[in-house]
Amino acid sequence: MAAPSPVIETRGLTKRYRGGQLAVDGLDLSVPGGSVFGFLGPNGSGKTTTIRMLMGLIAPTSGTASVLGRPMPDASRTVLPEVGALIEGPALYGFLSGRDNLLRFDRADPTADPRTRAARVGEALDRVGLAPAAGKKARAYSLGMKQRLGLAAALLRPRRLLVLDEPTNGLDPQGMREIRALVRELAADGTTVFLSSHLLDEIEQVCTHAAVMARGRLLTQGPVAGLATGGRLAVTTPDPADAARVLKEQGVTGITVDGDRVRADAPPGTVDAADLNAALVRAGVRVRAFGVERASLEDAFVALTGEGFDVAG
Ligand SMILES: Nc1ncnc2c1ncn2[C@@H]1O[C@H](COP(=O)(O)OP(=O)(O)OP(=O)(O)O)[C@@H](O)[C@H]1O
Repeated sequence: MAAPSPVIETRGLTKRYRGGQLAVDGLDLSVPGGSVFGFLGPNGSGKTTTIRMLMGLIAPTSGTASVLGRPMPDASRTVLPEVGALIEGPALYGFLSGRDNLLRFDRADPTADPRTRAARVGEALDRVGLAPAAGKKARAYSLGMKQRLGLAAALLRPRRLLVLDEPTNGLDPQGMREIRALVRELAADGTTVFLSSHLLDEIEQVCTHAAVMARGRLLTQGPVAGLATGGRLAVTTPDPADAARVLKEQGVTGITVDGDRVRADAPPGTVDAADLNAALVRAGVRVRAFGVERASLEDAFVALTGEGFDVAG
């Protein structure tokens, strides 16, 4: 079977703002269907500009973008109804309750059946856990509740794709957890989720795939597990010299010994770490602990950009 076509695909997508600022530079992005795709980069790296082009809100200077297999911005009218978007905070009326805000959004959709409106709004409120607070005025909502209400608005109709620009920005840890849990649930139902973030741990926690941006350029993209390859092999043993010799014989590189700890480069994917452990034991090395510590996405990012990263936000 042919691989399903990507849900989002860009070719050479470029945006130069009128002032001359090159915000996005030759972006080739490919977002697989069913993924939770993290669009990662520090502030100012071009994430919002890319999202605005994907949603047909601004025109690219050059290059192309397709969403759900159709060209943007030309196909905006057919594509956007299938896309739920939360960009730069939802536009809410503070003097209306959460429920009334959703009723208003639903009424603005000409394809929404008025007879099922109340049920639809009720389901969306349930979905994001806001049913108990549905009667409260939106201005009394916490930031996290406002974000969830925005998500509820995006979920009033079935969507194939959700695009969320920094959905946890400004939230406290509890609010962040709630949004992340919701994203996981939505993805479990088969919705592709594309979310931007400047938080590495967020991408590691919720995303299956990621792209890393810096200064308008794409540094890398792919499955999150693959982006964070590398790492270290660590063996704890009362026989460190023997362990180092055996590992060397097995072709392991970067070996260092410190007391009872032998560390080395993690074996390449073709070598099973269990075989290394078995070789140590066969050679009579007494192994107290054996493990491969995978590098984090943070290590990968630092290696790619040569820059540190604001991990905690
Ligand atoms: N309307 C605009 N006119 C001119 N320059 C802009 C405009 N919008 C953004 N920029 C510039 O383009 C670059 C990329 O900005 P963008 O907002 O896309 O980045 P970002 O990764 O989304 O960052 P943030 O998370 O801070 O929004 C920045 O240097 C920014 O100053």
